Amino acid sequence: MPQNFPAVQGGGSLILAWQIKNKRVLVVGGGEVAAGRILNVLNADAKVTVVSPREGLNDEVAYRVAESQVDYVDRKFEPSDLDNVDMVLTAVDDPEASTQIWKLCKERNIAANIADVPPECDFYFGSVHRDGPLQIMVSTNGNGPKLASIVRKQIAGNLPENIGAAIQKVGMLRRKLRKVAPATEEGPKRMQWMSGVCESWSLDDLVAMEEKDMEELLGFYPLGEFPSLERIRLGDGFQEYAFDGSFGWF
Ligand SMILES: C[C@@]1(CC(=O)O)C2=NC(=C\c3[nH]c(c(CCC(=O)O)c3CC(=O)O)Cc3[nH]c(c(CC(=O)O)c3CCC(=O)O)/C=C3\N/C(=C\2)[C@@H](CCC(=O)O)[C@]3(C)CC(=O)O)/[C@H]1CCC(=O)O
Ligand SMILES: NC(=O)c1ccc[n+]([C@@H]2O[C@H](COP(=O)([O-])OP(=O)(O)OC[C@H]3O[C@@H](n4cnc5c(N)ncnc54)[C@H](O)[C@@H]3O)[C@@H](O)[C@H]2O)c1
Repeated sequence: MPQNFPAVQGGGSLILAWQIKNKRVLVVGGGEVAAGRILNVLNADAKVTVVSPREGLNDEVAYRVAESQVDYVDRKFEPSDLDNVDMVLTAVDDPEASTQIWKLCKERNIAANIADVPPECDFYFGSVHRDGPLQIMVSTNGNGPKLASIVRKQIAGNLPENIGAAIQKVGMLRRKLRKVAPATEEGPKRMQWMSGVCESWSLDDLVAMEEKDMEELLGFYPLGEFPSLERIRLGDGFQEYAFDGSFGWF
């Protein structure tokens, strides 16, 4: 029986937004690759411990240690480093040490990424574009990391300049909406209204939206309406709004 459901395309990854905030991440190694890993997890508000002999630290890692952005252990990896750790990232130039760490992580059920050894990775990194709350990750699933980086730059170059700021404002509006209409059973109405705002407002207007505009706009939520920023700023009843022949708001 032919169905119109999407076809399954195996061989991909499950791309998720891992909430690692305040969780402990162990980074083994302090070279260039480790520096990239450290920045990735710090950007996600993780607590980071770096284990690497000091003479192997590159400038960026040494800077993060000096600034206390990470906790630091000046020696080679030891199994006790895995105690109370939620995620392990290794970037060492020693394949035997890497494999030992991977095996210990599997014994202890800790999610791990061993740089350069795809079969010893519970997850791969991807090439990430960041603009405020917006993150876009490109993965080629191990086929071509350099191409992932090229695709990511191409995507980033085609995004509206103000998209990150617009998303930030939408986040504020959504949080306020949940305060004025917290009931679980209002979920569908809340979602429909938020979708309406996002679809009908321009990105520029979303960015320009100030706190008092948000309060004003939320006043229309009970009616299920989402007038434009221009109309909201004209105030009550929009009496000053120039007649446009529409006799209505939409
Ligand atoms: C995206 C990015 C994220 C990040 O690392 O943060 C990332 N690699 C990046 C760069 C990069 N890595 C390499 C080159 C040299 C050119 C080239 O090979 O293309 C370049 C280019 C450069 O340095 O510019 C060498 C390389 N990489 C892996 C191996 C092992 C192997 O393939 O067997 C080898 C040695 C191959 C060999 O010896 O020949 C493996 C992995 N690298 C991954 C991620 C995962 C798959 C992601 C995917 O497929 O999309 C995976 C599987 C595991 C992992 O590391 O998580 C980051 C770009 C960030 C950015 O710039 O935006
Ligand atoms: N997956 C990727 O995207 C990717 C890209 C390039 C390189 N690599 C690989 O990642 C690894 C690291 O690359 P790099 O350029 O950062 O190397 P690097 O030589 O700059 O750094 C290696 C680091 O590992 C530390 N180290 C070595 N043995 C250790 C141990 N037993 N315990 C703790 N720390 C130890 C050293 O002190 C040093 O800080 C290499 O194997 C490299 O081939 C992966």
